[in-house]
Amino acid sequence: MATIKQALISVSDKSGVLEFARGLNDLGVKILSTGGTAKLFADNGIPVTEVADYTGFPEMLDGRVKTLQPKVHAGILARRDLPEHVATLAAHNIPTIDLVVVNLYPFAATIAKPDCSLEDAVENIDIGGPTMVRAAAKNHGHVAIVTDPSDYTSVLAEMQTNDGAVSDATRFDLMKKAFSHTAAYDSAISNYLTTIGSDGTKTEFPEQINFNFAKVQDMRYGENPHQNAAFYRELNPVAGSIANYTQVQGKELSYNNIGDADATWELVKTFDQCACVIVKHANPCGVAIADTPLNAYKLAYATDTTSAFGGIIAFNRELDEQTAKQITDNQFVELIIAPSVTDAALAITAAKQNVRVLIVPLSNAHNQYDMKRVGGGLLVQTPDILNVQASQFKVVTKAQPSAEQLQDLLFAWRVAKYVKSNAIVFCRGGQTLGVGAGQMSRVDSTRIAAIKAQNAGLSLIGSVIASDAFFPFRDGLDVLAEAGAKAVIQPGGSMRDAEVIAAADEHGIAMVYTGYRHFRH
Ligand SMILES: NC(=O)c1ncn([C@@H]2O[C@H](COP(=O)(O)O)[C@@H](O)[C@H]2O)c1NC=O
Repeated sequence: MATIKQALISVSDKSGVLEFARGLNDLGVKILSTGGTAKLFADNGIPVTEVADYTGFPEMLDGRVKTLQPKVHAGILARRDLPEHVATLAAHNIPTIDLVVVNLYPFAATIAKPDCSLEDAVENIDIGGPTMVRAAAKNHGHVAIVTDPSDYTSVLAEMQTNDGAVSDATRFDLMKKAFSHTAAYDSAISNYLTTIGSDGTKTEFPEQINFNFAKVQDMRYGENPHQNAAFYRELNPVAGSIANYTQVQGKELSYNNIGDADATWELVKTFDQCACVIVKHANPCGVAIADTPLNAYKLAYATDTTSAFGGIIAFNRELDEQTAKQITDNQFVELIIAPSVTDAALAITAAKQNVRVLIVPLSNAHNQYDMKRVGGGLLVQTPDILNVQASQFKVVTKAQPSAEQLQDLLFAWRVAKYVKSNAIVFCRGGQTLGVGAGQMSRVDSTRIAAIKAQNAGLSLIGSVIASDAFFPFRDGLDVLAEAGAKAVIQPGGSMRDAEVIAAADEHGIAMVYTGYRHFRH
């Protein structure tokens, strides 16, 4: 590509643009700019021509028309390899514009303000900017388009070592980024405007929902080896989400690793106390809270030593050397996640090449939507962020739960929310004892949870139990009573609640209702 002779710079986010413009000027590039950007350059001694002077038309209509001029767009869009295009420019005395630097009115930031009016939002829909971005991107064979301030340094460096030119490969990459930028911008506009009815009322879910995710990596395969897969991340992933991971050790993450890591992380981060969660196939197979990560791990592991093999383990505290050693001596582990990892712990895990270690910053923020793909459609809901407090519990039995049982019921309830339905979780002393997950019948789930505790050599005598939804019949109560549970937490609301309460009273069990269920499919 030829040396860049003229650039048009028109940016709302002005970070880094002075240094970039200074560098361009040093390379002999003529700079055209819109009002605010031109003023910034002039105030800082960078030679600049205002677009209004260049076109002979003033910026008008409150900035709605600034760069929307043939002299600008012909200069961007003309193909330099077509003699007719070159002749047309010459006939109209239009110089080429070889570099376009644009970022758009801050629409997303504007609508994020709680008091944003429709008028404010509409005024922050950029028209001239995307038009230039798309024109320059279309003509990427001849024009470089820069939409991201983080690209200024590399583009300038390339020009400095390349006779003031930007390579074909870089222009191609910049073009893809530019079209993605305008696509995300238009998505935000469409998402916002389609939540507003013609009478001004707002709906929670837009009439058309547009998502923009950027590829993080291709994967070796998907859920199964015959499926191809890739991992995508939101353009601005919410704080505390698994997508913010930094991998500090181990081989490439797999599709199932990321899915299971999400399930593990979403549960462990809900605890205030030091916690450890072990997940296998998207279900927790061991969860515990304790004074240290080491003790939490030992308790969580003890729940189901068989299923923990090849599992994902997460902590909401720093991973220390002792804990790392205990895990790697003890079991085969696919992945360990923690908000931070000591160097000594990393040295331990490094000895096991296959162990992946991720650091994810903790935060209680949550996704705006939960989604599930179905054939030809998408189910969208708000995430299940409800955390029922003990003060909301309603005791429905003659027996009252003790203070200790209440603590365990809260713990069990929290875990059950992250177990696939029908979920049954036996707990005691901040440790899961048996988990029944993903069964089609609640009584079978209860039986399985009890069998698992028995297999692990964990007594259920005096345990508590959580059920993610109501017991439809008394059979589940009979099974858990026989296993030794002394307190139950469940939403209540069955047609046969009276029968279930009577069963609990018969067995001398305390039962609390939360009033909310936590199906997870
Ligand atoms: N109307 C136009 O012709 C037009 N041309 C460029 N802009 C935008 O104006 C902004 C820069 O304005 P200023 O240089 O005045 O701060 C950029 O975000 C750019 O995308 C325009 N504004 C909105 O459409």
